[in-house]
Amino acid sequence: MNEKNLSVPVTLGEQARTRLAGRNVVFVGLMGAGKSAIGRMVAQQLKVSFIDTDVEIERVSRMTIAELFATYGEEEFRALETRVIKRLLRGGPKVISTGGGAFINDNTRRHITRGGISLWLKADLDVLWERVNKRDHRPLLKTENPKATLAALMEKRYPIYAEADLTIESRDVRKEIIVTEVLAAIAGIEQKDRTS
Ligand SMILES: Nc1ncnc2c1ncn2[C@@H]1O[C@H](COP(=O)(O)OP(=O)(O)O)[C@@H](O)[C@H]1O
Ligand SMILES: O=C(O)C1=C[C@@H](OP(=O)(O)O)[C@@H](O)[C@H](O)C1
Ligand SMILES: [Mg+2]
Repeated sequence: MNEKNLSVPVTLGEQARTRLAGRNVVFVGLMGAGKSAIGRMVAQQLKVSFIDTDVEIERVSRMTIAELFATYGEEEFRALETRVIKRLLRGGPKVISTGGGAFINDNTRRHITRGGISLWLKADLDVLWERVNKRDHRPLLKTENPKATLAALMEKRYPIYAEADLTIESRDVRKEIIVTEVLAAIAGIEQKDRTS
């Protein structure tokens, strides 16, 4: 057999992992976009560890996110979030799913920009609302009209999320489809850099 014709099939996950070259992938976007769910699945495909910053914050503080907001307020929560994310970004590659406000904070965003590839999961209001209204653990949505609150957050935050390195539309399709699109976007990173 001619050895030159031997080719080993490489999965999309393996291609993406190679392209990452040790960098972290950091999911950003609004509540309900799927950062936690899709991030975990992407990490499995990349065969790297996964961490959700809200879970890590709850672990180190031994309080829930809702308790932290109620006890110390949003400003203190953001300061803790910055510290936790700064620490998690050290060493890679890993997949880090942030809470929706993390990338909006200037300090945290600077750390993320330096410490990994940021990926915005972008979704429209109805998709987000459909997902978040099933649970009530998000303190920022405990308002009289949570859908209007979500719409106001979209208005304010979307121009900032748009600074992320990659954007994937999170929509009403199977999670596996979004995961495949994320992996394909990561696998294409270097070509994109070369042509831009
Ligand atoms: N593509 C999808 N299709 C259906 N449900 C999804 C999809 N992506 C996320 N979800 C669900 O939406 C909810 C919110 O997702 P989550 O990952 O917690 O969002 P985030 O961390 O961005 O707030 C979860 O129940 C999750 O399983
Ligand atoms: O958008 C925000 O400011 C927040 C989003 C939440 O995370 P998810 O985006 O994972 O829901 C959580 O960090 C906290 O409730 C604040
Ligand atoms: Mg989450």
